[in-house]
Amino acid sequence: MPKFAIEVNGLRKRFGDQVVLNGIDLAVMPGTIFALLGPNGAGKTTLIHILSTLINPDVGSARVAGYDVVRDKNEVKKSISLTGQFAAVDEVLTGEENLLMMCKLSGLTTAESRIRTSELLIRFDLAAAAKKRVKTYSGGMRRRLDLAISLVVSRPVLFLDEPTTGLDTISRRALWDNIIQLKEQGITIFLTTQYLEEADQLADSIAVIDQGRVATAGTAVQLKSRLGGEVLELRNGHDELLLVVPTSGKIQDVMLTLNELAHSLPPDTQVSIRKPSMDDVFLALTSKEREESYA
Ligand SMILES: Nc1ncnc2c1ncn2[C@@H]1O[C@H](COP(=O)(O)OP(=O)(O)OP(=O)(O)O)[C@@H](O)[C@H]1O
Repeated sequence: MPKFAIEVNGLRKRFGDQVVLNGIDLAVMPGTIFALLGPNGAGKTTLIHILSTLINPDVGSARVAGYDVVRDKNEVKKSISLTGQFAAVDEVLTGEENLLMMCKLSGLTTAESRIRTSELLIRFDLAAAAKKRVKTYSGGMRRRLDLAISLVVSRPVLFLDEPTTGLDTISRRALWDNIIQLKEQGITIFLTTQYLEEADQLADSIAVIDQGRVATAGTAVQLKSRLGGEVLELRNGHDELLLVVPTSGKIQDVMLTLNELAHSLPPDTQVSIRKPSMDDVFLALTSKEREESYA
């Protein structure tokens, strides 16, 4: 594996006159989990499609497992697994039949296919449901089957486009455990997510994209610390959030901020001070950029 499992330089993509990616630079270390965050329509799926060779960029370059996504498409395809927002499983077949079919399509013999299928059913906690048709599966079971199918052949880089969207907390955490196990085997995981907590809990590094550019990148701790050491959270008498303001937490700064705000806020405003969350990072970055672009 080269120095970076994924490397993106100056990537641009437009659809008609809509610029979706406007100069993206990223680097993902091998054997790590990377999370791409961004508001709806920010271009996350477009970037995954370029990195998995489904579409070409207009400008810039990207390498996956050391291979160029335009010049070395076949090598890239042999190095990656991809699961999408919409599971590509056959609803009429059972979970076991889906896996067996995918094993055979991937060139495994019947004996190898049986072994691999039963390994994956156990690993993704689907053994009890193996002989049930997929149309009877819950959302969490479908996602686990989708992930199992994408791992029929072990590849060094795995792309997960919103792997836990729509799942309840328990199913989401079960899938996080599966994803962490894959990382422990040395697989590099590139995921997009709408859930900031998911990036916070899972990812070794995070990038937030907005308006076609990387708004910030780093570890969750780095991203939060860039907001300042603390945030002031202001809520009205009905416990509704009014404002979150970054602060150093030092008494002088807190007093200055509160003095500036006091005249514009209701007298029953409650103030608390806490560490920044990923939600604060996301909101601070993406809403600021949007305000600037509308100005
Ligand atoms: N093939 C296409 N033709 C035209 N426009 C497209 C095409 N694919 C994506 N777009 C547009 O590009 C923009 C970015 O879409 P994309 O799906 O990459 O965003 P996203 O960040 O994955 O969004 P979401 O979080 O909603 O899934 C959207 O405005 C979308 O309508």
